[in-house]
Amino acid sequence: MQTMPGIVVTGASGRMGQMLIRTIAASGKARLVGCLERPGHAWLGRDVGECMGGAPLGVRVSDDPLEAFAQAQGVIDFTAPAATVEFAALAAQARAVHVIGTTGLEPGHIAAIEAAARHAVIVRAGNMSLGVNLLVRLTQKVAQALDADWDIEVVEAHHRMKVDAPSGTALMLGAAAAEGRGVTLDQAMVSGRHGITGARERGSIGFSAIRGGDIVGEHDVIFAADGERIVLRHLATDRGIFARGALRAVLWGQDQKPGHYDMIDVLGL
Ligand SMILES: NC(=O)C1=CN([C@@H]2O[C@H](COP(=O)(O)OP(=O)(O)OC[C@H]3O[C@@H](n4cnc5c(N)ncnc54)[C@H](O)[C@@H]3O)[C@@H](O)[C@H]2O)C=CC1
Ligand SMILES: O=C(O)C1=N[C@H](C(=O)O)C[C@H](O)C1
Repeated sequence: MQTMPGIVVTGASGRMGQMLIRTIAASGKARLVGCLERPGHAWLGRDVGECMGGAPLGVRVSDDPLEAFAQAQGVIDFTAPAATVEFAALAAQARAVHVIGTTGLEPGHIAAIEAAARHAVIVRAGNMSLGVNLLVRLTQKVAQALDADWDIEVVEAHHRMKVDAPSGTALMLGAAAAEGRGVTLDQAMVSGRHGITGARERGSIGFSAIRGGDIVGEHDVIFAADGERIVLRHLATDRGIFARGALRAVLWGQDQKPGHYDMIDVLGL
C-alpha cells in the first residue's frame, strides 16, 4: 500500500491555516507532518490540535521551514507575499509540491515563484474553489461572445480583515474577461474610481472592492449594455471550499513534472 503524502501547512493559526489542518486531518488522503507560524508566534512549540482547542494531532508548530519541508511531499501555503516567496525557494529545494493560495502578490514575487517552479511543482491560484474556477472559464467565454458595447465590471466583497484589493479572485476574473476580449488586463484595468473620473472609457474593465464583517468572499462579473445586463456571480459561504481545492491540488501535484500550474490545470477545465 502506498503511504499518504506528508503535508506541511504554513500560517497554521490563520483563518485558512486552521481550515486546512481540519481538512487534511479528516481527509484520509494525506498526513499532516508539519505546521509553521511566524517567529515569535504564541503557538510555537505547542501541539497544533490543542492550539486549535481540540484533541492533540501529534504535530508541534514550528518556525523552521527548512526542517519542516525536509520531511514533506507537499506544502500548502496561505500566508503573505514575502513569506510565500521564501517558502517557494525552500519547498523547491526539498522537491515538495508547493500549493500557493496567498494573494496580493506583486510581479517581483511572481518572478521568484516562477524561478522556483523550474525545479519543483508549484500550483498557484487566487481562488482554489471549483465554483470560481468554472466562473473564470464562463467569464472568458461570455467576454469573447460580446463586443465592447458591453461594459465589464468586477465587484468583490470580503471580510474586514482582508489586507489586499482587488482580491486574487477578482484579478483572475478580470484577466479571463480581458483574455476573452483579446486584450491584457494591464491595458484594460480601472480600479478604485473617486472624484471627477470622466465618463467610462470604452473597453475598460472596472474593479470595485467592499470590505466588511465576516463575508467569506463574493464576486460578481457584470456585463452591462444599453437595455440589458448579465451578472455572473459566485458566493463563498464556507472556507472549506478553498481548503478542499488546495488538498486536491497538492495530491494532483505529486504526479506532475516541475512547473507553475493553476487550478484550471488541476481541475482539467
Ligand atoms: N486562493 C484561495 O483560494 C484563497 C486565498 N486566501 C489568501 O490566503 C492568505 C491568508 O488568508 P487568511 O488565512 O484569511 O489570513 P490570516 O491572516 O488569517 O492568516 C495568515 C497566517 O499566515 C501567518 N504568517 C505570516 N507570515 C508568516 C511566516 N513568515 N511564516 C509562517 N506563517 C506566517 C500569519 O501569522 C497568519 O497566521 C491571504 O493572502 C488570502 O487572500 C484566502 C482564502 C482563499
Ligand atoms: O482573503 C480572503 O479571505 C480570500 N482571498 C482570496 C482572494 O483574494 O480572492 C479568495 C477568497 O475570495 C477569500
